[in-house]
Amino acid sequence: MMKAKVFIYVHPFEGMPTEENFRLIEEDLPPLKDGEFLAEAVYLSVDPYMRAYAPRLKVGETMIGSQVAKVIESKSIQFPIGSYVVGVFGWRTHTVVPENLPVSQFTPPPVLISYDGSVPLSYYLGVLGMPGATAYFGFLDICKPKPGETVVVSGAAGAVGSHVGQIAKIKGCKVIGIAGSDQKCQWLKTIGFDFVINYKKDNVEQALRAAAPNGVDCYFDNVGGEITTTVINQMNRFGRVSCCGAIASYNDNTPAKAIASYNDNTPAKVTTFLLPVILQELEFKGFVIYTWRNKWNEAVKRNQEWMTEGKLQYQETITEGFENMPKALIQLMQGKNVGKAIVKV
Ligand SMILES: NC(=O)C1=CN([C@@H]2O[C@H](COP(=O)(O)OP(=O)(O)OC[C@H]3O[C@@H](n4cnc5c(N)ncnc54)[C@H](OP(=O)(O)O)[C@@H]3O)[C@@H](O)[C@H]2O)C=CC1
Ligand SMILES: O=C(O)CCC[C@H](O)\C=C/C=C/C=C/C(=O)C/C=C\CCCCCO
Repeated sequence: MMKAKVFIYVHPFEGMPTEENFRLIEEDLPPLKDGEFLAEAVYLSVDPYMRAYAPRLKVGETMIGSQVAKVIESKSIQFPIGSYVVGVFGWRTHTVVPENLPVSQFTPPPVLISYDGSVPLSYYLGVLGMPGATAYFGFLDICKPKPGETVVVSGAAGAVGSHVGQIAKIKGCKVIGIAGSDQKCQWLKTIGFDFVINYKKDNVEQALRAAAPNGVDCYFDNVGGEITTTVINQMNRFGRVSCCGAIASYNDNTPAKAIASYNDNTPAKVTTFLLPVILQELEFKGFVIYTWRNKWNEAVKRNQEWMTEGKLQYQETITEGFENMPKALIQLMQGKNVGKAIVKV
C-alpha cells in the first residue's frame, strides 16, 4: 500500500508561523478508482497566501499549497503515467487525485505540463506558473505602463516583484524596487532595476523622493502597510496601483481598522492614503490571479520568450526535503528568500 507524508494544520497561526502550527503524519492511500491518478510531488511551492489563507483553514485540514508532481499510477486518460502536473494538492508527498477535484478561486484544477526538459520543473511553480502570470497580468493589465513612466515595485526581490520590475524595464519604464536587504537590492540592480531602496535601512520617503523627483506613475504593491502609504503619497495624477499582496499584514491577528481621520497622529492605516487617491485621481485595482485563467497561456508563452531572449532573469531559493515545508514558509515570511521559494522533495 502506498503511504503519503502529509502536513496538517494543527494550531491556528498567531503572528509569524511556527513549526508548532503543523504536524507531519503518514496516510495510507486507497487503490485508484477509474478516472483517478496517483501524483508524486517533485517540488512544492512556498507562497505568502499560505499564511493569508489561514482564516479559511480548519484545524486538522491538510495545509494548502501547490506542487509539481509526477503521475506514477493512472486510471485517467487525461493524466497518463510519466506525465507531470501542477496541482493544488496541499502539503503532501503523494496524492490520489480524483477526476473532478473541487475547484475554487484558490484551488484551480490540475494542469498537465508540456515538459521538454529545457527548464527545471520547479519553474512551473514560479516564472512559468502562478507568480509569473501574476506579474504579467497584474502589472500589464492593471498598471498599463507607458514608456518613460516611473514604476515602483514593493516586495521587489521576491518571485512576483522581481518579475514585475523586469517587465517594466522591457516596457521602457524607470523602475524603483523596494526590498528588505542590501543583498536583495544588489541583485535587483544586476537585473536592471534603476533604483533600489532597502526599507529596513533607508528612509523610504526620502529615498523615493530622490529616486522619483517627478513622482510615481505606477505602483505594483506586494506588501501594503506603511510602505504603501508612503508610495501613494508620491504618486502623480492619474497614477495606477495594482494591489497584488499585503504581506505586511498577513501575520496580524485582527485586520487593520480603517481610521476616520487622515490628518492626526494615528498610525498609518488604510485611510491615511485616501486623500492622495482622491486628489491625484488614482486608479486602484485589487485582483486574484485566477481571474485570468482563460488567458493563462499568453503569460506562460511571453514569459518563456523573454527568458529565452535573456530579458528576464530568474532566481529560486530552494529548501531540500519535504519535512522542511514549515521551515521554508517561516523563512519566506521572514524575508529569507530571494526570488521564488521552493521545496524540493
Ligand atoms: N493577488 C494575487 O493573485 C497574488 C498575490 N500574491 C502576493 O504577492 C506578494 C508577493 O508574493 P511572492 O512573490 O510569491 O512572495 P515573495 O517571493 O515576494 O516572498 C515574500 C517576501 O515578502 C517580503 N516581506 C515579508 N514581510 C514583509 C513586511 N512586513 N513588509 C514588507 N515586505 C515583507 C519579504 O521580502 P523582504 O526581504 O523584501 O522583506 C519576503 O521575501 C505577496 O503579498 C502575495 O500574497 C502572489 C501571487 C498571486
Ligand atoms: O501554482 C499554481 O498554478 C496553483 C496556485 C494555486 C493558488 O492557490 C491560486 C491562487 C493564489 C493566489 C494568491 C493570492 C494572494 O497571495 C493574495 C493574498 C491573499 C490570498 C489569501 C486570502 C484568503 C482570504 O480568506
